[in-house]
Amino acid sequence: MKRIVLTGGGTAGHVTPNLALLPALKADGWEIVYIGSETGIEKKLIEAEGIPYYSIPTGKLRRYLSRQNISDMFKVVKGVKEAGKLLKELKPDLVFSKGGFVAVPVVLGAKKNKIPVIVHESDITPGLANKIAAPFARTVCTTFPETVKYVGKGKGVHTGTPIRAELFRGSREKGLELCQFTADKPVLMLMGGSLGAVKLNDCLREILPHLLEEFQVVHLCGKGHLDQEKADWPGYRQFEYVSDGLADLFAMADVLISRAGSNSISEFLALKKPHLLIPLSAKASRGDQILNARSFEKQGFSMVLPEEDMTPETMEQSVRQLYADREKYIRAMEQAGQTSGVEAVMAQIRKF
Ligand SMILES: CC(=O)N[C@H]1[C@@H](OP(=O)(O)OP(=O)(O)OC[C@H]2O[C@@H](n3ccc(=O)[nH]c3=O)[C@H](O)[C@@H]2O)O[C@H](CO)[C@@H](O)[C@@H]1O
Repeated sequence: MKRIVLTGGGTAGHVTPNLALLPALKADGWEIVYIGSETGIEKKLIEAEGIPYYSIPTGKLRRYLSRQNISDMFKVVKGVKEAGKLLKELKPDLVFSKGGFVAVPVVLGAKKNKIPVIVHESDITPGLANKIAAPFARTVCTTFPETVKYVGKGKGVHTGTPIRAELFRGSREKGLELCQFTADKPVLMLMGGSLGAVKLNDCLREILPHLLEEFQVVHLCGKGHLDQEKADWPGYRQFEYVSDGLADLFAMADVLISRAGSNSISEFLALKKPHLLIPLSAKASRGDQILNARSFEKQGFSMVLPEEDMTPETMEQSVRQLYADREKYIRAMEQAGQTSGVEAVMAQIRKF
């Protein structure tokens, strides 16, 4: 039996594509092992799938000066050592890395043990972790076609994003039941990325009384960001993070507001869900979400509101406009015909 090590973590977007591959990998007869961090979101999500999970120490690699850089550097070195040792014992035939800081020591450990590596890059331009990992990879799968040119000659393959199959099997009725909503009023869903988005949460909650006149609102607000005061508001339902049941919430949602994390927007496109993107600003990130959003906007899939222009008023106006124009966005997404990248990624995996 062939053995594959999956890695990736830190945010859910570095884990959900790995989750999406599990059924196909099992069907092909791979024995699956996961290497992730000691405390990251990947631990809970992967252990829930019954996949053997090994943790290694991880440190964040920063582009800016921080006192933590020194202690994190030690953790990275320790992580590389432990990942190398683990891989020597596990002897996998392949390592598949979805990125994030935990993946760097695993990829370096694979290189040391001469184990082939496939990397998946979700954003238009590779993040720091994948920039370090890509030179050691045989293949770099990409969500966006334009990324192929950034990842090393002959390595890039445009595969799209592996999307969890269950997301295509959601039930609107079950979603309504879960939220205790009625069928006669449209549903707006806000999704702030896997860690939530405080600015989006606050802005939405300011205009909630207005929005509730026209919409029912389901809000994925991120861990620690529930607003207890509004817990009993009729037509408003909050969740910190949803695993089972996300498919039903998607099926129920008429329109969405979201950050422009690559995995979320790939899901909206595949599910043809009209959405307003408010990408994380270039001050708080390397600007990857701005590029993701711009690409989707150019193709007619998304309405975009830059964070600098976001006020309660512009958010409300944009949502109402999005709802009025929803058919236009659905048509553009239908024409694109984008589905899940699971099969395209599996085609690369099957080469090993
Ligand atoms: C703040 C940050 O650094 N964000 C980055 C992070 O996004 P981040 O991981 O935050 O967001 P993504 O949109 O890429 O992925 C979120 C994933 O979590 C799932 N989900 C979310 C909420 C929930 O309740 N349940 C659930 O299952 C979504 O369906 C999706 O599959 O990695 C992405 C991919 O490299 C980048 O594009 C983002 O810029």
